[in-house]
Amino acid sequence: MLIAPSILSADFANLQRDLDRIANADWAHVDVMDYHFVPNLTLGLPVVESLLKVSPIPLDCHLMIDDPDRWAPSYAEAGAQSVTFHIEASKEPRKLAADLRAAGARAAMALKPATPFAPYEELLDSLDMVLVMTVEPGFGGQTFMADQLPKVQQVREAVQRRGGEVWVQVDGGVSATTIEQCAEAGADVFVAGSAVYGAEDAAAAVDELRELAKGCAAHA
Ligand SMILES: O=C(CO)[C@@H](O)[C@H](O)COP(=O)(O)O
Ligand SMILES: [Co+2]
Repeated sequence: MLIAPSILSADFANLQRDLDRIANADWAHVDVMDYHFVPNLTLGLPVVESLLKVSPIPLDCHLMIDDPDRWAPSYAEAGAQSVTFHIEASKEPRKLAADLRAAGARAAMALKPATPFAPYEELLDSLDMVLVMTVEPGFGGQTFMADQLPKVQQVREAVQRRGGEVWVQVDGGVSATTIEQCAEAGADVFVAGSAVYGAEDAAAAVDELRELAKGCAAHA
């Protein structure tokens, strides 16, 4: 079970300091947005390369970009521990996942809220993680979409049926009030931006989220 604070809610003028504030987390979640796939622009490969040099914990890069087939492998080559591409933007997801693994990263596929999982279930054997978005991608601080929980459950059931080692990640509106529902539905990797960086003590918020998720039957 992993807690991955999103640095989208950090202070972009103090990213190293804000990574150090969450050194007790498992991964730092880095939201890469290109103003095309989503209506927001954040940071790209040069910044990720710099963050990799100073981060106390591994980076989990969530790429909300067009043409991930072309651009995503560079994030794996740079040293990101996990690289997530959106299935809506990939033309050759199986090849892309293989490229990410070959470059040494865990390969993950993300699904927007309107994107069903069933058509992509057959990709599970190429993947290390499936990200179920629980908000529309593009911005932090949005309201959690509980209607995505059946999809989380569906992915978890498919993973169990197939007997693979695929992690199920949730991202968007995850907080102390919503994380237990996610864990009960079968998620085991939790991204939280505003709930961590909006707290006075970010490290304490990470610990609280971890305890809440661990307390759920699915992880007991
Ligand atoms: O990918 C995204 C948004 O597109 C997320 O990673 C957000 O950054 C999560 O922020 P909160 O909803 O937890 O504030
Ligand atoms: Co994200």
